[in-house]
Amino acid sequence: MVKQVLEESETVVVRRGLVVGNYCHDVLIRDDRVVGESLGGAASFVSNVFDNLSIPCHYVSKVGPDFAYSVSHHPISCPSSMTTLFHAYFTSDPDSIGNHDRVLKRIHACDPITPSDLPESQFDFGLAVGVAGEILPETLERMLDICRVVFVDIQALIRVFDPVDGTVKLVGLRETGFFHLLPRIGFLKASAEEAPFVDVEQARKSCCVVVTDGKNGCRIFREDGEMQILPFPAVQVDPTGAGDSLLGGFVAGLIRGLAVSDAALLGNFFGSLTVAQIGVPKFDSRLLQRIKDELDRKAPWTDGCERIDDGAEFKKSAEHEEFQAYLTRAAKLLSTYHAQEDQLDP
Ligand SMILES: Nc1ncnc2c1ncn2[C@@H]1O[C@H](COP(=O)(O)OP(=O)(O)OP(=O)(O)O)[C@@H](O)[C@H]1O
Ligand SMILES: O[C@H]1[C@H](O)[C@@H](O)[C@H](O)[C@@H](O)[C@H]1O
Repeated sequence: MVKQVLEESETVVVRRGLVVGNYCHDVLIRDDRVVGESLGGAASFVSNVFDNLSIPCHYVSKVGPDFAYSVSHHPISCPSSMTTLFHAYFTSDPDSIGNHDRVLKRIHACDPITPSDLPESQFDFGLAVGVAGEILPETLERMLDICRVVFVDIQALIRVFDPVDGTVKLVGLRETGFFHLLPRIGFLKASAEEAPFVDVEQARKSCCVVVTDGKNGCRIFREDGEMQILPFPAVQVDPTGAGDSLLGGFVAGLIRGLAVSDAALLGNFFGSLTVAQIGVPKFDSRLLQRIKDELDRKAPWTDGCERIDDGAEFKKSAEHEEFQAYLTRAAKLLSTYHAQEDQLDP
């Protein structure tokens, strides 16, 4: 951890994180028409949340020479590999794709991230957020060695890709080379679609499992209990990256010293903001300021992250409903700002 001395009496403890996963390019296709193209990859959605909440991290991400985005955390450029590219197919008739919200095809995959790509330092926390199979078992093992607690997005571990057209399919965690590492993982995030491939009952014995469920919010499972965390209303434009932003908000909340239940609320909040925009969302600065003010009030930096893996009783915090009401009011204010702006600039 980094100690930043501000004044003689005031020392701010800044937790250092490591985020591992490739950036990518996403092409959104609805009913056979390209409706959007954007920067993607869980690392880019997570860094968007972290940067906006001033959570310092080191990022390890690979791209090819074709990478066309300007990002705040520079990726490793691989001269002989293309940037990871996904085509996401949506349809106006969800039944036609078996009730999935999308069909994903990996068109190109950039080089994997190996243990030697990771820095030779120790970190307070780490996030394994691969999207296209770039995190190898030995890479996750190295992360577990150098990070005090590791958050894993299950999509990094259980995706396989059709050898002909790149369609993303899922396999059981048990069948992967990652299964033996499960007892060392601190937090595991899975979507409702991915959860059956994890065996949540098994996983919750050793780690905290967060299962996201779109407009229904998320559910958290630990050995000593489970709880439902309510969502925030949103008008969904593009679901891409909602789970990544949820993870960013959740981890940021924990790092800032929130209880698990309140950190998950913050995660739901950032998930709901993400579905309202195409690609990596731009957050309103007034809204962010409100969130930061509330985090400072609830959990000043000096307390940071002691609760990440403590043995506290697993239940909603005493301030949970109050925090939920605060975030709901903040979201409503945002709609008011937008309505006023629309009136000024129709
Ligand atoms: N329509 C919605 N309305 C409100 N909140 C939403 C909506 N969709 C998603 N969210 C929020 O975002 C979180 C993550 O969504 P979801 O479960 O769809 O993730 P995901 O499938 O992993 O997404 P991705 O893989 O694209 O990152 C939800 O738990 C919820 O908090
Ligand atoms: O940008 C998106 C996003 O990161 C999603 O979470 C992931 O499922 C997709 O593969 C990726 O293309």
